[in-house]
Amino acid sequence: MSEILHLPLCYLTNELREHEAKAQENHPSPPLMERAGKAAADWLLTRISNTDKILIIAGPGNNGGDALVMSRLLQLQGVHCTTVLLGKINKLPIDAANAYQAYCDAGFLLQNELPTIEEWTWGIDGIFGIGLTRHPEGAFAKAIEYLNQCSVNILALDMPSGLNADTGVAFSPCVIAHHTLTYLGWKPGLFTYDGRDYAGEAYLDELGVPAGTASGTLIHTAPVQPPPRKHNSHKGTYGTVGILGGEEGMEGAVILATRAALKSGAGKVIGSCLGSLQIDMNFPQIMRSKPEKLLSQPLSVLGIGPGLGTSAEAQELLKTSLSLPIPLVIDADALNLIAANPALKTLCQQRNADTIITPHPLEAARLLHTNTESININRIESALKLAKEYNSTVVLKGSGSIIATPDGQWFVNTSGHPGMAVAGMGDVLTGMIAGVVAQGVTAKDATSLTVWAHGETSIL
Ligand SMILES: NC(=O)C1=CN([C@@H]2O[C@H](COP(=O)(O)OP(=O)(O)OC[C@H]3O[C@@H](n4cnc5c(N)ncnc54)[C@H](O)[C@@H]3O)[C@@H](O)[C@H]2O)[C@@H](O)CC1
Ligand SMILES: [K+]
Repeated sequence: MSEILHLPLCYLTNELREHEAKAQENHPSPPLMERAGKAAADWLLTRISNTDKILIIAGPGNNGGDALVMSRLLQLQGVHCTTVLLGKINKLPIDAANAYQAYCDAGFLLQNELPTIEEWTWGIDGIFGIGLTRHPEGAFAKAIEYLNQCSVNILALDMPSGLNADTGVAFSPCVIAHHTLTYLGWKPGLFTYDGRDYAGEAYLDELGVPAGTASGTLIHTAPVQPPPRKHNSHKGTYGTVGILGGEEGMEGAVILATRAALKSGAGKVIGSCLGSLQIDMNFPQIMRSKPEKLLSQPLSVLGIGPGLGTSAEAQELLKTSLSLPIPLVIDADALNLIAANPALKTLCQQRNADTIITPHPLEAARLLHTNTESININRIESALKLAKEYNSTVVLKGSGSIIATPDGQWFVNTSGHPGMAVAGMGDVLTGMIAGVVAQGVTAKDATSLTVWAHGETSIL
């Protein structure tokens, strides 16, 4: 399987600031703000007709400057625009002040209050971009609420105002955009946590600037190809997956995981339950085994945790599993057991073979001995911390799953949909990852490919 090569970078705000500063220096003309406003005007011009009326709201910073450039260029094309500037003119940053001057020089009108008559077909949000630092209040909050209650298409420039570009946490209020045209590089906040609910469809315009340096990667397509298969191969070529879990009443979790492992291309799959596992008549090729026997077999990878429970027996089996020199995919109750038992945590930290952990935010909170909220307010940081602390490749589940590796890389997944918020989805993911790892794929490649494919297909 090839390395992850062709995915776009994902920038944190401080990385974007550096990227922007270098771009201003190395590619000064035309100014970036002029390009940003033009990109937005061009974007809109392909989507409107001459009967459309556009409301443009510009804020107190450079995001507002983008909006002023956009408005000027649209009006020069004869588009009907009403433009509101919320910031104080004498406090505009230099680039936005230049945009303001160019707007006035072109002879167009500006308003400093929201209009009372609503006659828009599009609303443009240029209130705040990546410079948002706190809850929008006063006139800014009113403008955001105004845009949200207009039943028209909303285009946000760079970020929906009120959405944190790094974390995807939405302040209240926050613009609910139908579209977001983001500049220079992707921001994780557009895709993770609240991001997708507020950004709508996201588009990138790099403003003609070559890629800079970013710590993250955006998964928006299959990041790697599935392993190629030779005609001259057999089931032994594609590895053996063991899945261990399913206490009494939870055996279905193992059924889901084993099916997913099989469908992901593993050569052989063996399911094992603490409860009683019946033959899966839909997939009778899935084998069954008693837990102790499973752990003494030559497995390529073990998925442990789906429906496992937290009994003493489960704990013993997990202890044995953590000592196996094979890749492990650890989910659900197996994570809860590790979180509650320092000796198991130490075993996990000391492993030499790949370990992949797939917590949802509550499981992540238990593993880091904190609460769910502190996980959610910074999902990237939480995933990186887990990866380091547990010497594992991490999939932090939830909207915009974050993958983090022990060496500090992080990825944001963009596939998936709200229909996936249903019991059993995590079991399927565990099985899929195990199925791909069984074929010899590294933990990083297997998780990024599988998390993306899981969201894209939602199999079973
Ligand atoms: N400087 C440049 O050359 C470029 C900047 N660009 C645009 O500039 C944006 C970043 O500009 P800025 O750093 O000026 O940031 P913003 O325009 O996002 O806003 C920052 C301003 O709003 C204030 N502010 C933040 N949160 C507030 C709140 N809740 N209530 C009231 N005021 C608040 C800040 O004190 C600051 O004055 C990007 O998102 C992008 O849209 C683009 O034009 C690309 C080029
Ligand atoms: K904005």
